[in-house]
Amino acid sequence: MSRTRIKICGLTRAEDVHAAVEAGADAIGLVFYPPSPRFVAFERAAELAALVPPFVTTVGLFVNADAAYVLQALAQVPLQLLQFHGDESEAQCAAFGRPWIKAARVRPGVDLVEFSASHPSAAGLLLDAFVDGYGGGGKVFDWSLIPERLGRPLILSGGLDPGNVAEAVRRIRPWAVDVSSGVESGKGIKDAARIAAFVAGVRNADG
Ligand SMILES: O=C(O)c1ccccc1NCC(=O)[C@H](O)[C@H](O)COP(=O)(O)O
Repeated sequence: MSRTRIKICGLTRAEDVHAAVEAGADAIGLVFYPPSPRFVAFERAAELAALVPPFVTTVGLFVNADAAYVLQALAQVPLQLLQFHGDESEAQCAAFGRPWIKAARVRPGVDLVEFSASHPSAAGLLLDAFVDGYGGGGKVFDWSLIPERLGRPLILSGGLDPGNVAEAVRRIRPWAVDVSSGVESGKGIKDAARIAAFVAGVRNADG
């Protein structure tokens, strides 16, 4: 069994990038969605991305952004992966010639098999809880809604934290887990001890 990859999302400060990297995160997420308390402007994002060492992936998160805005981010920030967290179509996500993942906002009644089929070139599907404001809501969804087979890497998110991530990994065996508010001490302010505890929880479940 391969080890579960870990993404820490919504970083806004240099010390939080260092904490995520030192704890062993595989990816960090930068939020390019202005209404979010975790939003980072391109200049700040470029400063944070410059702190990320080789073999740790820098992910840019967008919500229903104009193509011009995404292109501007790509021109100014070294992003290796795009995360589309809104209502973007396959064509909109695939327009940039970069690897991308698509977030599905899960609630009862959602057809995740159909959702997966409608985004065929996504590198992975990120399953998050349906919340007002699109994401980063710290809410766990009903994991029994996850189909047996989605046909592509599954990134589990939504309300994960150091206390529940081991159980999540044992039950779902996702390709990766993604966390934001569960490792924060305040909106957009990460807590190094919580990041380390989260990573330890994943590794504990990996066995
Ligand atoms: O972080 C935000 O504020 C945000 C805003 C709009 C869309 C997505 C957003 N964040 C997504 C994430 O940080 C994660 O991919 C995921 O939703 C997990 O969040 P959390 O439940 O807080 O761990």
